[in-house]
Amino acid sequence: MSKTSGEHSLLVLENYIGGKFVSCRSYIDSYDPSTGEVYCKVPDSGKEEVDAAVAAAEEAFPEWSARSPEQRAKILHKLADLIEANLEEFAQAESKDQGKTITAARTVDIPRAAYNFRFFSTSMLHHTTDCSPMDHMGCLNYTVRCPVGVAGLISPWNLPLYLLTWKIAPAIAAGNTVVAKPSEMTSVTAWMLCKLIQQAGVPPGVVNIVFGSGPRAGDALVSHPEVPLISFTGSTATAQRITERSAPYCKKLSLELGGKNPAIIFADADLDQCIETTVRSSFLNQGEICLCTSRIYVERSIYSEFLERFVAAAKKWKTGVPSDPSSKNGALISKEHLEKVRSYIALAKSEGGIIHCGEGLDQLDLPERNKSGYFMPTTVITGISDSSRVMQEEIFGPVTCISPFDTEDEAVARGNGVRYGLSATVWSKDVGKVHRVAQRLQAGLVWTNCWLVRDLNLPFGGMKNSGVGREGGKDSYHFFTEVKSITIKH
Ligand SMILES: NC(=O)c1ccc[n+]([C@@H]2O[C@H](COP(=O)([O-])OP(=O)(O)OC[C@H]3O[C@@H](n4cnc5c(N)ncnc54)[C@H](O)[C@@H]3O)[C@@H](O)[C@H]2O)c1
Ligand SMILES: N/C(=C\C=C\C=O)C(=O)O
Repeated sequence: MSKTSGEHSLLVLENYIGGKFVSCRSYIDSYDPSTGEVYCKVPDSGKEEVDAAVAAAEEAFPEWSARSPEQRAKILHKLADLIEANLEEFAQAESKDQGKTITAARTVDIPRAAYNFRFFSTSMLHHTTDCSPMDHMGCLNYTVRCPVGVAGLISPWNLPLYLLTWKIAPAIAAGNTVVAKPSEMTSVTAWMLCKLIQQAGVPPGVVNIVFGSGPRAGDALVSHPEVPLISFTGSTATAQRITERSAPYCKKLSLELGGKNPAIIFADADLDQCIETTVRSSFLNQGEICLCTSRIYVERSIYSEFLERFVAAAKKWKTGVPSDPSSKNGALISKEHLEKVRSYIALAKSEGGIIHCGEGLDQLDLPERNKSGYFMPTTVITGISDSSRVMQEEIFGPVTCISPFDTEDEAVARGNGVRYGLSATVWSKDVGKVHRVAQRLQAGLVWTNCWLVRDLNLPFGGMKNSGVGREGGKDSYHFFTEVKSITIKH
C-alpha cells in the first residue's frame, strides 16, 4: 500500500476490495480546505472497480451472514476499540481533510465513529421478531429477518467518518456485506479505517470501499443489479438522481437529505441557554451539518434583546485555523461551496437584508499560508422575507437568519413553510406549548430546549424533501434486513 507519491509527496489513497488495497488507473485531486492546496490523490474509480467490489462482497456474503450476531459483534467491538486507540491520528486526518476544527474532530466525529460500531453491534443482539398464532386454523405464524445481501452505502463530506460508519456498522452487524463510497472530497479517514478493518479481523470482502466521484463510482454502485439496497446521505438533488437510476432494479432506498431547520423561540425560554445552544446549532462545523439551524423565529416581545445578544455571541464564535484548539469553526469544504454560500449573502443584501456580522475575510486573523483557505466568518441576517431563496434553500454554511413572530400558529406555519422537513428546535418553559408545537412541526426530529442530543435507538430521518425512510436502532435493523412471514400448519 503506497502512502505518498514520491514525486509530489502527496497522500495517495487506494481502494479496498476483497481485503486488499488496490491502486486505480486515475486519481482525483483532494484539497486541504484550510490552505487551498492539493494534498491528496483519491482513486477515480468507475464501473470496473465497483464491479470488482460487488463481486468480492457477494463472495463474502454467505459466510458472514451465517455467523451469529454475537460473533459479528465481537469483531465490531474490536474495531471500535481500534478507532478509539487511534483517535488522535484520525482526528488530525479528519480535520485536515474536511477543514473542520481539531476540537470537533476529536470530540464529535471520531468518538461517534467508534460508538456507531459499538452501538449497532450490541443493539443487533436485542431485536426480536413477531409471532401471531392462529389456533382456529391450526397454524402458527411468525416472522424472520434476513440480511439483504450486498448493501451500497454512499456518504457525504460534512461528517465523513461519522456518517460512513453510521451506515457500515448496522449493515454488517445485521449480516450484510457492503460496498461503500465516501465523498471524493473527504476520503482519507475511510481509507485509514480499512487498515483497522483488516486488523480487527473483519473477513475479506465484508467491507469494500471504493473511492471516486458521484457520477462515476456512485452511479456504478446505485445502478449495479446485484446491489439490492442503497443507503444514501447527501443532497436532495443527488437523491433524486439515485432514485431514478435505481428504479429499474426496485432497490430498497434510505435517503437522508438536506434541511432548512427552524428554531422557534418563545418569550418564556431560558435565554442564556437558548442563545448559547442556538449559536452552536447555527454554526457548529461551519454550519455544514444537515441538522444546523438556519431560520430562527423569535417571539416579538424578546426579539430585540435576543438579536443583540445572539449577534454578540455569534461574533465571539471564532473562525480560525482548524488545528488551533481555540477555533470554533475552521474552513468550508471547497472554493465552490464557499462561493455558493457567499452568493446567498449577496442575494440577501440585494433583497434589503441586514447583515449583522460576518462579511469579509478581513475580519479573520489568518496566518499567511491560510489566506487561500476557504474560510468564512459566522453570518447573521435579518430583514429577509420567508419567500426569499435565502429562507427557502439550504445554504449549508455559517449563516443564519432571524425574524420575529407574534403567535404560536404563525410560528408553526412559518416553521413548516419550506420544502424541507429534517429537524427543528423549540424553546419554551411551558411544557404544554412545547408538546403542541413539537407535534405540529413537519420535521423528522424535534429538539426542545436542546439541540443535537442523539439517541441512536430513535429513528433518524427527514420528512418532505429531507428524505425517505428512517435509520437508527430498530429502524436500521429493519432497513438492513428483509422480513419474511412464515406459516406453520400443525
Ligand atoms: N439528512 C442527513 O442525515 C444528512 C447528513 C449529512 C449531509 N446531508 C446533506 O448532504 C449535502 C451535502 O453533502 P454533499 O454535497 O456531499 O452531497 P452530494 O449529494 O453532492 O454527495 C453525497 C454523496 O453522493 C455522491 N454522489 C454524487 N452524485 C452521485 C450520483 N449521481 N450517483 C451516486 N452518488 C452520487 C457523492 O460523491 C457523495 O459521496 C447537504 O445537502 C446536506 O444537508 C444530509
Ligand atoms: N445521521 C446523523 C447525523 C447527520 C448529520 C448530518 O449532517 C446522526 O447523528 O446519526
